[in-house]
This record gives sequence, structure tokens and C-alpha cells, in this order.
Amino acid sequence: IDVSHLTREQAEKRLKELRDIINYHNYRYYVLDSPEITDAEYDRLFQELLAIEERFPDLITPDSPSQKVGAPPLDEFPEVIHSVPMLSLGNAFNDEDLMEFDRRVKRESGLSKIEYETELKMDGLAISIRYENGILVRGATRGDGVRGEDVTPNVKTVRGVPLRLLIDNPPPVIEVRGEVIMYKEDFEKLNNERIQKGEPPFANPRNAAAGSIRQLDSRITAERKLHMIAYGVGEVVGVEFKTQFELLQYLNKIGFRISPEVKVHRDIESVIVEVKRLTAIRDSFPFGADGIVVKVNDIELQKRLGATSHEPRWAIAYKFPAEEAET
Ligand SMILES: NC(=O)c1cnc(N)c2cc(Br)sc12
Repeated sequence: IDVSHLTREQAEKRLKELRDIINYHNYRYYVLDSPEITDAEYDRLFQELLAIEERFPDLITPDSPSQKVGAPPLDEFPEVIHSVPMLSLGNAFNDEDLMEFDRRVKRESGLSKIEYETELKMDGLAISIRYENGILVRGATRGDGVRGEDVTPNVKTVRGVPLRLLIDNPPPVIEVRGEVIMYKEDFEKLNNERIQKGEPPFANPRNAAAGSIRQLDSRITAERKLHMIAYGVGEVVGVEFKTQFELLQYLNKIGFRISPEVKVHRDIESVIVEVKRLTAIRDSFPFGADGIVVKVNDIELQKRLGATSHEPRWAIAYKFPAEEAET
């Protein structure tokens, strides 16, 4: 695409337009799963942006879509300290465990009625992405919950991760947490390629996602077709939420994929019905899901219940029964 006629001022204006247009179409395609333009039209826009940035490299901004294709390899990952620890979840394996969870929440809160929210538990790698004034500034792995690895260049390549939040007046700080996953079909294709090349196949999509996000060369990460599904927040300054359900709607609005099948329940009995329904359709999802996360919906109550040193008291993961070995 010939951009030689552009003055610097015209280039700056056109780059801003292209960033907004391309970032919007990324959201349509990877988050809403409903593209408005063809891949060819998208590629033309992307090539125009690259051509202008090549002529005016100092006009490249951190939220440019060109920053999603990866950067030269690192020697190692810097360390990140999570100001809000990334906790893991306690497990429930049957209805009685869920009833016991409900009894414990009622006992600890002194309430006789608890509203719950359910989401899928994706089988991937937990990631925390920090945005300052709407710009992606850091992506980190969970690590041990307090110390993780800075994998920012890699996180930028993940589908469904916006480099700039899609709202006009973004909060000063928001850390979005979610699971980086690889779709089952992309996992199969990747393993076939690896076997063709005499490389060891990955054992499962979770290992493939973890191995891909922890690549020192983020250009390799960019080829691995990773997706992110958001499910919570860490440090937040300047925005508040009343319920978990509202938090998820906000995350979706600012540019993230969220779990399919999110529901609010007036009691644990309703949760148990939903657990049965989702267990029956567990193989229908394009990514690995290893259970259902059951959360107290009211954020104020979540805070009151708090957490142990490594698990929240306001959430539990119902684990799907181990799948019978494929015969
Ligand atoms: N929907 C959710 O909250 C969710 C989904 N998938 C996961 N692997 C995890 C882990 C934590 Br901790 S929460 C959560």
C-alpha cells in the first residue's frame, strides 16, 4: 500500500484512525465472535498501518495493533510482585461439598440467604494484566500467587487482550485477571505440526498454553493462537462493582472475553441444578473446561468473607469428574 504521499501530520492522524478501527474489529472478532468485515479487509487495514509505521517509526504507540505480533526474544522474565495475591480455589467434587460450602458461607456471614454466580472454570494458565489509564502496561503469570513472571510481550499477542481498553474514560488502574487458553482444535493442529517437525507434542491444551505464554520469543507466542477469558480483577483504582455478575459485564464492555454460561442463582440448590446441566455439556466448549466456579455474587460480602492464605472463602471450584479414558 503506497503511503509515500502522506505528510507526518497526515500520517499521525491516519494512524490514530487505523488504531481505533483495527482495535474495534479485533474486539468484534475475538471477543464478540461476530466480525463486521472480511479477513481481507482487515489485512488491508493492518498492512496500511504497518506501512505508515515503517515510514514514521516514532509514531508507533503502545496500543498500536502492530504491537500484538511479538517482539525480539528476552534472556529471562523479570519478576513481578502481585499487590493483590492471585489465589487458587478450593475444590468441590459433589453436591454435598457444595451444600457444605453454602452452610459455611451462611455460618461465617450470619446470613440465611446467599446469592451465587456460576462461571466455567477454564483449564489454562492464570494471567494478570495491568492497565494504567486504559493502556496495557504489564502482563504477568500467577507464579506462586505473590511472585509471578513478567510476560508482557507475550500477553500482548494473546487474542482477546486489548492493548487499550475500549472505553473513553478508563480507570487510573485496573488489573484484569483471567485464563489464557488454547482451543482444542488449535492444540491438535499445533501437535500435528510439532510431530511433523520431530518436536515433542504437548500433553494437553493447558500445557500448550503455559508453554506458549512462557516463551522468551514472543513472536513464537504470537503464532500459537492463544485466547484469554477474563474472570476477575486484582488492584483496581477508580471503579467499583456491586456484584460479580456486574464485574463480568464491565470486563466484557471494556474489551475482554468472559466465560460463556454465566448465571446468577438465588440459592445453592439452583447452583446444583446448573452444575448438572453444565457437566452434561462439558465437551461442547471449544476450549478445555475442568469445572465450574461458584462465587458469592455480592462483592461486599466477598470482602467480608475474605480469604485464607491461599484461597478465597467466597468461591469454590466444582471439578468435573475425571473423564473416563477414551476407549
Ligand atoms: N470463572 C472463574 O472465575 C475462573 C475460571 N477459570 C479458572 N481457571 C479460574 C481460577 C480462579 Br482462582 S477463578 C477461575
